[in-house]
Amino acid sequence: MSETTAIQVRGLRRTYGEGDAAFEAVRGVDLDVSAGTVHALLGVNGAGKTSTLEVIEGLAPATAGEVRVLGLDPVADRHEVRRRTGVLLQRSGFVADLTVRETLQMWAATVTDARSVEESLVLLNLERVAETRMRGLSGGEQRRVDLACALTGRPELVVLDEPTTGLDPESRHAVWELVRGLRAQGATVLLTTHYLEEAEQLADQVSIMRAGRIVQEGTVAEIVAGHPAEISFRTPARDLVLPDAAEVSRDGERTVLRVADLQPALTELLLTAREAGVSLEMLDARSATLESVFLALAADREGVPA
Ligand SMILES: Nc1ncnc2c1ncn2[C@@H]1O[C@H](COP(=O)(O)OP(=O)(O)OP(=O)(O)O)[C@@H](O)[C@H]1O
Repeated sequence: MSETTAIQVRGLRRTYGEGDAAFEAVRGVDLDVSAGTVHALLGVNGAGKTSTLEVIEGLAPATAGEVRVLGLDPVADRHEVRRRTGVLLQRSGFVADLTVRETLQMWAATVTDARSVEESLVLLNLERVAETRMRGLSGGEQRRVDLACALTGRPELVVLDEPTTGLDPESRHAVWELVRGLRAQGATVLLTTHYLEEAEQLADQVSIMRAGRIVQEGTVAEIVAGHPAEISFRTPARDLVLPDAAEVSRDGERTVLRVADLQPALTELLLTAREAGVSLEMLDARSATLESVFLALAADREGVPA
């Protein structure tokens, strides 16, 4: 494991239950998260993201495979890993009667070199609700307290399971800034999200999981580059000659072309249409996006190994 690798996972498997009831949620995952980067783990519900994170966090043992976190074993070296890692679980439990300030104080008492409560309140924009009891907070405010707790120990590695679920757009953007700030300070962040825009905004590297396996990974640009762009339009002309390279389909009145290389295909289409005097109504041309790739993978249309 290189010094610049914060998390290394090899052949990870995780099975729930035994015998006939056994279910393998993680089916041979390899993952490398470089130190100082933001890495997003994406996948539909049930893909196995949380099951993978729980092993990385040392909260569950692997059924098979190897996991190193900051060069350590997350179970055997749990104490050391926990000291250096901040974890945000998908669901957390708070004492409903404690105020936000008391909750942060209690948490700070459990870590070394803790941020002051004031610093945490400012970091997560929680000053206004500092004296409010946890049970009185909105879902988004509770999530921000969760995050404040995860960051209390100034961790060098932060593992965030759906950090912005339930947050309004303004709070979500604030969390994005926070994650960028963590990276700027040299921290490593591994996060899951269902917001593809969040991955596009934040992630240096993306891994997409499906049915317990990683089926695609790279930078957003790399992931998107291997997938077809789409051109669509409506035209009354039935005999328009379409670019050779295009895979053609129909969506109601619209003709839809899927092409590997958008610019030459679009140029050819526009020239042909002009020469034929044909109008292309509601013309739309777009490169693949992380969302279109994700949906294609989720629907098992492409890129999924047998
Ligand atoms: N304790 C458990 N016992 C049995 N099956 C489980 C258990 N926990 C999770 N699973 C199953 O394992 C699969 C993977 O779940 P996991 O929570 O890892 O997915 P996920 O990708 O994090 O999903 P989500 O996006 O919904 O959080 C799911 O089919 C889930 O039902």
